[in-house]
Amino acid sequence: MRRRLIAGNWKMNGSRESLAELDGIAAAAGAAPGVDVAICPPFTLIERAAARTPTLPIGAQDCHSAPKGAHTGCVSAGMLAEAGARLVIVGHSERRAAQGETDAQVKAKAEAAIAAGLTAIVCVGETEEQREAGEAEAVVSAQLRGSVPVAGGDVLVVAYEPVWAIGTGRIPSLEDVRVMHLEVRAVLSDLLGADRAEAVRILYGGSMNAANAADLLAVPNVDGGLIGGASLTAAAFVPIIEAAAG
Ligand SMILES: O=C[C@H](O)COP(=O)(O)O
Repeated sequence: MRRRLIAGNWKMNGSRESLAELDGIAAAAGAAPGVDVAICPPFTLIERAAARTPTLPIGAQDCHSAPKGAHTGCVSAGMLAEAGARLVIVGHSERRAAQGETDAQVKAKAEAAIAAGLTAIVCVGETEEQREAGEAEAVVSAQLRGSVPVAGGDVLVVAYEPVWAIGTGRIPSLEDVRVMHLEVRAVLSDLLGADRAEAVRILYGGSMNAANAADLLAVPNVDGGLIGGASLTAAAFVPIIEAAAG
């Protein structure tokens, strides 16, 4: 039985002052013992966040694939772990688009994260043009085959995030979510074997909020959410945790 995971991605938002939001989020997480909850703030806030709310897992939004070296501006998975991070998002569509990250790079980052003892959240998702062309499942399948490390199981999480649903207030139909998550599970089974694939949480991401969370989380193979805008405040995020707790 997979535990639901509700993970917040603050993206390039937040300040030291914002960490006060973690108090309410941690309290809600404590009241929902059947649900895993995490927040991924910017690098600069990880150590303070982890110290402020020790019971709330803190994650990062990227890591380098190398353990150390001449990579100006980058941060390794081991450095994140030392700062108190317990998970890391890799291959978010915003990085794939703006930083040109390839599937192979995303896979290497996920491998580095797992090797450093972190849970890796590997993101995949199609653009609106790809969905309209009927290519959504093929695109996501190819991303998974290129991005998912063979070391999988419960240290691996996949986030399906249709690019066109991120920050737009639009979500796919629940039937489209069902079909895609089933496809993701099937590809994972092919890559990892059925038993290990069954342990992988598949999150939905893209405009998840208090109003639609219960419906999305009721879809088979939706094991949680990766939430951007609605994770920035306890007021917006706590109802999603409560929806996951049922
Ligand atoms: O990582 C989170 C996703 O990009 C979703 O962002 P959003 O909830 O603001 O649409």
